Amino acid sequence: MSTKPAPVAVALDAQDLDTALRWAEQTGPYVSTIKVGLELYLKHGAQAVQRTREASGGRDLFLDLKLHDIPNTVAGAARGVAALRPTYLTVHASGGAAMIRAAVEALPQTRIAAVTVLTSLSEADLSAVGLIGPPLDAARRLAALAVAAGARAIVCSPREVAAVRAEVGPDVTLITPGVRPPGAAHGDQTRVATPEQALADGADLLVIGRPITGAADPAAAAREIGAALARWAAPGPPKVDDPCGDGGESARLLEECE
Ligand SMILES: O=C(O)c1cc(=O)[nH]c(=O)n1[C@@H]1O[C@H](COP(=O)(O)O)[C@@H](O)[C@H]1O
Repeated sequence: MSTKPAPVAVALDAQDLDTALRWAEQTGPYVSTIKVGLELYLKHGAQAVQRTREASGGRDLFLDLKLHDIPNTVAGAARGVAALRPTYLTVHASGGAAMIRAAVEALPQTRIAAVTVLTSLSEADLSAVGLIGPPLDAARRLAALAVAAGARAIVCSPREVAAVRAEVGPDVTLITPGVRPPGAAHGDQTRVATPEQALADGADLLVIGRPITGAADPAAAAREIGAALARWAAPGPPKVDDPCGDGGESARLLEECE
C-alpha cells in the first residue's frame, strides 16, 4: 500500500465547512493538493482556504475561482487572493490573452491555470454556444493562447491532454478534471478517462472530487486511487487498467465499455 501523496487534487466541493475540513483531514495524507472552488469559497471565503489547508497537513492549494472578466477586474481579483499564496489559480482561457496576462502579472508567484473547455461539455453543448467542431480543437487552440499569454498551467479534459501536451511542451503543468476510476459514476462530466489513462497521456495533476468525497470512506478512496497510480507507475506491464475486461481493446475511454 502506498502512502506517498498521489498527484491528485481533491476537490473539496461542499457548502458545509465542517464537511470540507473532514475531507481535507481524511484525504490529506494521500493527495498532493487540495482544491477549494466556488462552492466553498463563496460561502466561507479565505478562512475556508486557510483551515482546509491546515487540516490537510499543508498540502498545495489549488484555488479554483475560474476568473473570467475584463483584465483590470481579473487583476484586482487575483491580487485579492495573493495573501492565500495559492499554488494554482484558475481563470477561463476564453477570457482572452490580455485577461490571462493580467492575472499572471498580478500574481507572479502563483501558477495561473487556464481552463480550456469544461469537462462537462459535450460537442453538442459546444456547438449550441457557437463553438463548432470537436472539443479537442478548441482545447488545443485555447491552451496555446493561454501559454503564450503567460499561463504556466492548463486545465483540460483527460481526453485532450495528449494533444495539449504536444501543443504546449513539457514545462507547462497539465491538470485534468473529469477523472473517473473504472466503474465510478460520471455525474455531470462528459469527457472523462481513468486516472491511469490521464497520467499515461501526460497529465501532471488529476482533479478528483466525488469519487473520493462521495465515498463512504474518503480516506480509503483516496488511498486506493493513490495505490492504483503507484502500481501503474511501477515498472512492468500492465500500464493501463482494463475496465472493460477485454484485454485492453477498449480500455482507453470509459464510455467505450459502458
Ligand atoms: O477547473 C476545474 O477544476 C474544473 C474544470 C473543468 O473543466 N471541469 C471540472 O470538473 N473542474 C472542477 O473539477 C472538479 C471535478 O469534480 P468531480 O466531478 O466531483 O470529480 C470540480 O470541482 C469542478 O469544478
